[in-house]
Amino acid sequence: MTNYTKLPAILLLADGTVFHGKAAGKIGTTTGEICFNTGMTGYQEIFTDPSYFGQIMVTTNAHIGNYGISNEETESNKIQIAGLVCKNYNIAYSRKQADESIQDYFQEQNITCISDIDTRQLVRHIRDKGAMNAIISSEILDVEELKARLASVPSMDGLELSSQVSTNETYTFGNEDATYRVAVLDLGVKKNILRNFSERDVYAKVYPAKTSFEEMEADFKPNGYFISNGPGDPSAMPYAIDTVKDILEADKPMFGICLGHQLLALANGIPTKKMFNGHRGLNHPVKNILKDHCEVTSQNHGFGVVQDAVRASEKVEITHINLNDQSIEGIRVKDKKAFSVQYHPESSPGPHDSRYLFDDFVDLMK
Ligand SMILES: NC(=O)CC[C@H](N)C(=O)O
Repeated sequence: MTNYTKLPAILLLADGTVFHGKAAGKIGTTTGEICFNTGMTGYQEIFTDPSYFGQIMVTTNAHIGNYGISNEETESNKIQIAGLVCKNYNIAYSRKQADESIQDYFQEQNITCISDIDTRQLVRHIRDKGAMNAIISSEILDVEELKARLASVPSMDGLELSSQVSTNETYTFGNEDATYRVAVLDLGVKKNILRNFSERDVYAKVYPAKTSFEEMEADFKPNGYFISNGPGDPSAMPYAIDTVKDILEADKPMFGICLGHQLLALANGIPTKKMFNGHRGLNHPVKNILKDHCEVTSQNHGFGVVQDAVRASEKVEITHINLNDQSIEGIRVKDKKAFSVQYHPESSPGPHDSRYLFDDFVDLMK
């Protein structure tokens, strides 16, 4: 196990607030939008979720790294967060199945982190002030210099990031002889979505973010289309909005998760907006208004669909509502085979209450 230095490090927020902590991961400097996740477990799935690309993650659970890193528990092939802010950064781990320590993992992948931060205080601050950019450094300890660097970091509002995390080449997932074929538009797809498909007799082919509907249709003749989760601002992705419009036009079965949900709304003329604070955690109650039941859901989003526009829309109907803030969590397009949810039914990590949505998608393809 690598030596853990406990050198000083600084976290500076865009509003000028400074937190002092200890260096973790690679010695260096990193920037991004700061966000927090309230999950009590599943840190590695969070680190590797491509939807977090470009974001600095604050974990509210007091212990991170305590069960180590396992090569099996990833949602993509690398760490996607821009940096980690945590309280106790445990390089000693207690799990037989773990492959390495959190420190080795972050160091190997050159990700700069900061530990020994009072994350309760930090999260209360972000909760009151809203999402903002931040910088972590364990090499520059001069706050004025950090402020100057932070000033040049772009705002998440208006940022297109999916093309940076999407696959460059197509690939397939699952059994070639499966009953159903799904074309996956990879805007930052999580592996557990593909696993959920293959468990349901679906053979998936994953396409780069900018692939058109015509190309996917000609290449794979799929029974349905999946629009994935992913990072960045959905309104900055006209290419994907056009693809979704074409799929709708052809009236193919379509399922969208998170970013895919926002794009389905945009394709129906419903705008999205940046949230004051995103939803990120594993215990968000959502009401399925078609079935009149509540699901406990896994969430990770910083943008949302504009509620009034959804309610006023003649094209879509609301299927799911967030019980914490009444925001729209699911829609379906009237007279089409297309639906989407803002939360994460593949729940990795998270409760499995919403896995039925994958079954619903398969039913649409029958
Ligand atoms: N998990 C996701 O797909 C996130 C979607 C979008 N980037 C957001 O932050 O709202």
